[in-house]
Amino acid sequence: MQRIERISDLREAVKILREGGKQVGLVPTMGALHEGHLSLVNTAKSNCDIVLVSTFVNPTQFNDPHDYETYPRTPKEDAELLRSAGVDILFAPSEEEVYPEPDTRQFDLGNVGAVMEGPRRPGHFNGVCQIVSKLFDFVEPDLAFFGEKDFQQIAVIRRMLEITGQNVKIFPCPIVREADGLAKSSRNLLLKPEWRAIAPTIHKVMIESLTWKGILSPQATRNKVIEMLNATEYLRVEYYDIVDGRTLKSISTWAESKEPVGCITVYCGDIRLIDNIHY
Ligand SMILES: Nc1ncnc2c1ncn2[C@@H]1O[C@H](COP(=O)(O)OP(=O)(O)OP(=O)(O)O)[C@@H](O)[C@H]1O
Ligand SMILES: CC(C)(CO)[C@@H](O)C(=O)[O-]
Ligand code: BAL
Repeated sequence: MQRIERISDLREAVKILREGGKQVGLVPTMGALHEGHLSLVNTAKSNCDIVLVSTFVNPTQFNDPHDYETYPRTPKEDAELLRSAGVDILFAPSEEEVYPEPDTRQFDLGNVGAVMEGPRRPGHFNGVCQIVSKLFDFVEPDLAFFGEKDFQQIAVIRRMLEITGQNVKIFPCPIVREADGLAKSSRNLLLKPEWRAIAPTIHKVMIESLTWKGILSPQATRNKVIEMLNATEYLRVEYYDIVDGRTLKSISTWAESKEPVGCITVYCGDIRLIDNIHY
């Protein structure tokens, strides 16, 4: 595995590795790697000849400076993990390398950027589009792998590609969970033991809500999920929306969508966790 920090070195290394028409796969991450990331890497390895992973904690997507400062960083462990996973290139640039000058681009994301995480994390998805479009420009991957844990992010990146005209195939990967159902996340490392013990309730209640589909409307299902979770110590729901998986528009009847998805953000103690489920 090559560990690369400079964009020029990255372009050169990718050019050599892709010779002969090899398929290049990119897995963008912010490091602090866990099995969720590894499943993306393994899916990339099964579908591509060359696999690149980036581990850049992108400052422009953090609307909260405290969140940026406390975001877990484990560069040594990340490199070891990726090496043993058989990754070809680890791209770990500095902030100055990626943003030699401020990126002032504003992406017009429409509805997929205006709902759920959009208004709650102002500027977040614009920052995600800035970094992901840069990474696509540096690497020119054939495929890029994203986890469905960040369900809205996938719709945002698809919209970004319409705007930039970049030709990258997006490959969504299923959510990897802990044995108790909690979606794996780098931010789980920040949970105090008593919060961690309660956190699986989020997925448990969402799973239970699948059985209400025949009886309750999407709106009533949503309200009941929120009520049950808010009644649990340490949990406070920020939002729970049941939307169409492609448009991310809220649905009022189940028949309205072929792919209804419930997307949630919950504070567990003072850590903000996201999750989702397909109905
Ligand atoms: N549990 C998971 N299952 C599948 N994919 C995941 C999982 N966790 C993260 N990913 C995916 O890995 C990629 C990088 O995510 P990121 O580095 O932000 O990690 P994270 O664990 O989601 O961190 P956090 O949510 O705390 O920011 C994203 O595409 C994300 O959706
Ligand atoms: C896609 C991403 C790596 C961009 O910084 C980030 O938003 C993430 O980890 O999901
Ligand atoms: N996985 C999404 C990155 C973030 O929360 O900023």
